[in-house]
Formats: sequence, structure tokens, C-alpha cells
Amino acid sequence: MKSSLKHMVPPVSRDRIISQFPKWYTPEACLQFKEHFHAQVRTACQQSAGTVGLKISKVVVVGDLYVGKTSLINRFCKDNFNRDYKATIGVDFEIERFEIVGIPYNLQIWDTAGQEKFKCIASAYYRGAEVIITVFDLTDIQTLDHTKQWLEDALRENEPDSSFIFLVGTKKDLSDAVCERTEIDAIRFANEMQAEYWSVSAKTGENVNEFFSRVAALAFEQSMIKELEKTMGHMAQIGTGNLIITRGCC
Ligand SMILES: Nc1nc2c(ncn2[C@@H]2O[C@H](COP(=O)(O)OP(=O)(O)OP(=O)(O)O)[C@@H](O)[C@H]2O)c(=O)[nH]1
Ligand SMILES: [Mg+2]
Repeated sequence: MKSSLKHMVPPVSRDRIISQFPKWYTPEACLQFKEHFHAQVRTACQQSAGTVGLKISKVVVVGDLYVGKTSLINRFCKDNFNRDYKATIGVDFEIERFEIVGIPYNLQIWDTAGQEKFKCIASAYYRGAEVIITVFDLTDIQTLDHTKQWLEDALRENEPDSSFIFLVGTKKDLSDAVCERTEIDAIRFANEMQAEYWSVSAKTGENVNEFFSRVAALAFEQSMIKELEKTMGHMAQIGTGNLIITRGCC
């Protein structure tokens, strides 16, 4: 009975299995430099593998119209690319399954509309975002200028310091000398926004899997740390400045 149930859920695809902490894009705008999951998180995962319920984190993707938000998500979730523009109306979402350090984990990725007329619909979905991805087009510097406003709007709907922030430049395949200068500005913006910077191409797929693996690993680890804090007894310092709670024995 148990084995037949197991076969009802298709296995997580190989490129969604994460056991080592995925690397950042550039050390100049990076949220964390470490290369391994926290030892306590790894231990907790090993001890509870096969027994924990499904974990899920909410990701919202925001930015101007036409910057390539839907294309980025479609490349990652469906491995396709459409050169024709079809505006997102309101919001849409995809769920992507991972297995991280042996634990099943889902990212719920919300794709929002960049068009002004849909903004009030989309912003209703910002709440509870563990990850905010602000997207701009590397070939259009104005879209970078607008990312701070998009971020501000998304942050307003969330608790302070509760979300990881990413700044993502799209259409890397079209990159030229001007885009390279834009990227220097983007790295400065990312630091001001306390965001991690990435540049990707939905057309060629460059950096897309690497980027979402990084998103998944950071969000997963954060959710594990929060769970450890909730379920265990006394404070212990782990890593560099991250506090988790460990079980009190007396
Ligand atoms: N060359 C190239 N074109 C891209 C890339 N990503 C997106 N595009 C094109 O840019 C246009 C806009 O892409 P979308 O993904 O629909 O943009 P969006 O941000 O979702 O737009 P809204 O839904 O209106 O907010 C489409 O014509 C895409 O084919 C890329 O990496 N490279
Ligand atoms: Mg769209």
C-alpha cells in the first residue's frame, strides 16, 4: 500500500534536487556567501527526512511591463520561450517542486502584471511573500529606475525584514556595452535595496535554473530556521549572526 501511494507522486526532477548551497551570481551584490546549509538545518533535515509535511514558500515577481517576468518564469517552470508578447492580466502563478537536503519543498511563484491598469489587482497578492523578485530589462535603463518603486510597493504589504529581495536583469542575450554599464548601476541599486543581483536570459536559459535554485535554497533555509525557532526551547547562535532556538534539556 505504502509503495503504491509513493508511485502516485512523480519524482522531483534531477535539476530540482539541491544538496549543496547554490552559489551567488556576483560577490558585489550577494545576500549570503556561505557554501553550505547551516549544520543544524542539515541535521534537522536528516532527522526528519520522510516524516515532515510539505513546505512551501511564496515568491512574488514584480517589475515594469515587457521586462520579461512571465518569460523568466516560463523558462524555469516549462522550459519554453515565446518571442511574442502577451501581457499578463492581473496575476498568475506556478508551483515548482524541489527536494532540498532530502526534504520536499515547493516554490509558489506569483507572476504579476506590469501594466499600470492591473497594478491594484496584482498588489493584492504581495502579502506573505518570503521572496520578492524585482525584475528589469537590461536593454532599458528606465525599467531599472522603476525597480525601487516596485520593491517599495511589495514591501509595504509585508512584515519588515521578512522577505529575501532579488534584483534581476533580463534579456542578457541582447546584452551590449550599454547593458554592461546598466549592470554596474544595477549592482549599486541592489546594494541600496539590500537585494541579491542576477542577470539572466529567458531566451537562452542562461542563469535561470541557477537563479531559482538560489532563491529556493535561501527561502528553504530561512523557513527551516523559523520552524526550529518555533519548535525548540533555548537560543543558540549558529553561523554568522543567525539565531536559532535549540531544544532545552532542563
Ligand atoms: N531576447 C529576449 N527577449 C525576451 C527575454 N525575456 C522576455 N523577452 C521578450 O520580451 C517581451 C516581454 O516579455 P514578457 O515575459 O511577456 O514580459 P512581462 O514582464 O511578463 O510583461 P507584463 O506581463 O506585461 O508585465 C516578449 O516579447 C518576450 O519574448 C529574453 O531573455 N531575451
Ligand atoms: Mg507577464
